[in-house]
Amino acid sequence: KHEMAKAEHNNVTLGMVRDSLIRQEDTIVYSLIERARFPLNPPTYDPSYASIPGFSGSLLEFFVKQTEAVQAKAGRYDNPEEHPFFPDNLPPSLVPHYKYPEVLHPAAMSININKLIWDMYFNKLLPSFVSPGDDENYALTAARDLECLQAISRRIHYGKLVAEVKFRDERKDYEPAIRAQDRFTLTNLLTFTNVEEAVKKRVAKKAMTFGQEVKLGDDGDKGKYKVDPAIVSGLYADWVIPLTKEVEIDYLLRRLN
Ligand SMILES: O=C(O)C(=O)C[C@]1(C(=O)O)C=C[C@@H](O)C=C1
Repeated sequence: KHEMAKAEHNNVTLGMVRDSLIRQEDTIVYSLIERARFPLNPPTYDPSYASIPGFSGSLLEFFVKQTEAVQAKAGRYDNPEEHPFFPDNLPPSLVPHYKYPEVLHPAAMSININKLIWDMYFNKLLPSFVSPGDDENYALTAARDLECLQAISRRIHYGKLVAEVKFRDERKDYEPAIRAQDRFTLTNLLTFTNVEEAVKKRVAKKAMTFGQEVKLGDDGDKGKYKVDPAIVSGLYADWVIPLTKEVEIDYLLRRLN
């Protein structure tokens, strides 16, 4: 059984990894649409609003920490594709350990850029795609934020697997650059501008398709979307793709350790 798992993971191709990234676009676009149903709802993020007994921080932080604790107990973070936003003091998994195939170099475990993703999401992205205002749906707002964060984080950290597959395919090119710890050459090796362009176009199209008002008859609101397609492709251009590449490089730099 173990040999089979090994054979399977050795056969992971760049095409398969990219198919997963494409599939994850759906999740990201939908999660943004769901968050955009609510206005900004600033008290969600205001530590002085929450005043939860025994907890200092915002309602959002409370929600994320508590949710991550439950999910850690249920085994979520045993999965190498999942990365917590608050990794310190997480309770251990209480469920039987599932033996995920060991595809990645062990150094992958030390890479978690969720702090950066968190800051990007709350400081840059969120204010750009929700309306200002307050409808007092703070608990739902926090839940929607976490779904966006988890979907974006999973996609960006998928860069570890992307990098592993590229390394295996072109070991001879990657090894010297890794030994020299040469970020510039690594960036050139792993960049496919045509793929990036296609990703940006596709996510804009998905935002148009998933975010249109569906009406019977032909009186639909043409050109009105639940989340602005330009913002979705901007998110990918400015953050998702660059941070995926950052994860790829962080991983490759450690790949021969
Ligand atoms: O598909 C790849 O080869 C990736 O590395 C992923 C990705 C992306 O984030 O979408 C990043 C870098 C490449 O230039 C192209 C696309």
